[in-house]
Amino acid sequence: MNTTRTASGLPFMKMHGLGNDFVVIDAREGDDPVTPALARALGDRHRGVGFDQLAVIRPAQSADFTLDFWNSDGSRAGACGNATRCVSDYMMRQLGQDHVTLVTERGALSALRRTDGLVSVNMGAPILEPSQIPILPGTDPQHLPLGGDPVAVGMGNPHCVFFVEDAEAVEVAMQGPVIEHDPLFPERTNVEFASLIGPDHLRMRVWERGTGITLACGSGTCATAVAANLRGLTGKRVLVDVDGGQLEIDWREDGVWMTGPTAHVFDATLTPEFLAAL
Ligand SMILES: N[C@H](CCC[C@H](N)C(=O)O)C(=O)O
Repeated sequence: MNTTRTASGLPFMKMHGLGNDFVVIDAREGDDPVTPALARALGDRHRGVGFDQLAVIRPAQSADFTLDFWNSDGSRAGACGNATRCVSDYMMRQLGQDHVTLVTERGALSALRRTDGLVSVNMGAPILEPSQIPILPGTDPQHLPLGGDPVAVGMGNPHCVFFVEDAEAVEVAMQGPVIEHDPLFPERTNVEFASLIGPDHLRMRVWERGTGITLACGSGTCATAVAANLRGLTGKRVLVDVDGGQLEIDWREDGVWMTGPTAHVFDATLTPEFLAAL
């Protein structure tokens, strides 16, 4: 379903990975129709469609496609692991391939379908250089809640990972927005609360920048796995339990691979009336 805005409306797809849900617009033919106002209106779960992220497929010069991400507050995101897996699955089916290459704001990525049907994406190397992580240099996180000892990891978007005794006990809706908007993070941040529940097995709850609590955050699980390894809690291959299910993370030489299920739920069209009201 190649979609462009026409007099009869704007076609879109609804997808999710572990309940992290997406509206996907295939804009490979035609202009990119998305503006911050459209993202906010579409993201309204009462008056629009509702999504955690909006993903826009565009053409690419040296890859199968380009993928852009928007949050439901109308802000852009440099990475979205679960939307990358969902859209890669759609593109693999459409192109009759078992792997695809794509370009995101962070650079070139690749994805493949495993023989068990799950979709893996290589999210690239984590950004660990303090100078390259969007944290104000020279600042001290001691004022942050939960002991002030998080790990900052960039996955093309910013993540701040807190290891706690019991992730279930954290008041994510209270702590998340305070940390997201802390002046330490000039670009705001996604916030993860994680605890070790077994050897190489983590539980993670997330507050996403620009969206809020979601059932899963792919880049957040990658950041959490990297942080857990750096803290000496786990090896480089871990299972991460999120509210919506489980993701496999494997931090390899060539990047952080994330694997899990994808779902394409329905295709529909935004009406001209909806678009005219923006
Ligand atoms: N759900 C996404 C992450 C969205 C990140 C976004 N909230 C940001 O502003 O960086 C994922 O699967 O990786």
